[in-house]
Amino acid sequence: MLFRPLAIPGLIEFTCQRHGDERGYFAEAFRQSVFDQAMEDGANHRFVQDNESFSARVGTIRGLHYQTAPMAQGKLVRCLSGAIMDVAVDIRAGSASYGQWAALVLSAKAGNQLWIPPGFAHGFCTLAPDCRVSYKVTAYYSPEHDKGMRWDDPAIGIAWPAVADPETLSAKDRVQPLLADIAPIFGCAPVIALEGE
Ligand SMILES: Cc1cn([C@H]2C[C@H](O)[C@@H](COP(=O)(O)OP(=O)(O)O[C@H]3O[C@@H](C)C(=O)[C@@H](O)[C@H]3O)O2)c(=O)[nH]c1=O
Repeated sequence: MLFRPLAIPGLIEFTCQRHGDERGYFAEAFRQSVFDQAMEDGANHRFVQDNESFSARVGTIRGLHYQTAPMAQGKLVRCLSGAIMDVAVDIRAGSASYGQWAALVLSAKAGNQLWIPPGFAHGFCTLAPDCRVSYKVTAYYSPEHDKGMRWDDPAIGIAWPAVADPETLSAKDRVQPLLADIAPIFGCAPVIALEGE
């Protein structure tokens, strides 16, 4: 498992090393020790639930979703069939990148994964038919802590792919609030310059 931090601190791409032979390949899809090593803040995340979703149509949009404390979730997302544009929006109050988004194409072919820590909203758009998306999460699903925000909030300005089809949104995601209408929910340790630095 190799890892690469993205531009927004906290987001990390993981890629499995595939051992190919005449049968196909073998890969370690998750290894706790490598995952821990990749956490720059030394956080000790543990996964408690594995999720899977299937979306038949190209351009299906899910999100943007997050859970509030004490049920905030970190998510390790990967695409088992097809390909998605996976998106994370920083909603950590006090973060230098608050309101900014980052995206990564995750595909079954590449076998890459995106780590999204607690404090981000998450969503994706499918780029192929019959996409199966799997993700590990660090807190159990809790309907009363399950929240969302608008996928197309102009203040965030996510550059969704041309295939993104709002007709595919769930009833819940059609009426999500704007980021500006959400009270700050996640804290972020302020960056304090030490004397002499
Ligand atoms: C997320 C979730 C949903 N459900 C149920 C609730 C509902 O009846 C049904 C479908 O739920 P949703 O419409 O919220 O599914 P979906 O829109 O796919 O929600 C997911 O979207 C992506 C972007 C995420 O980041 C996930 O964390 C999750 O929020 O599944 C669970 O039982 N457990 C869960 O962990």
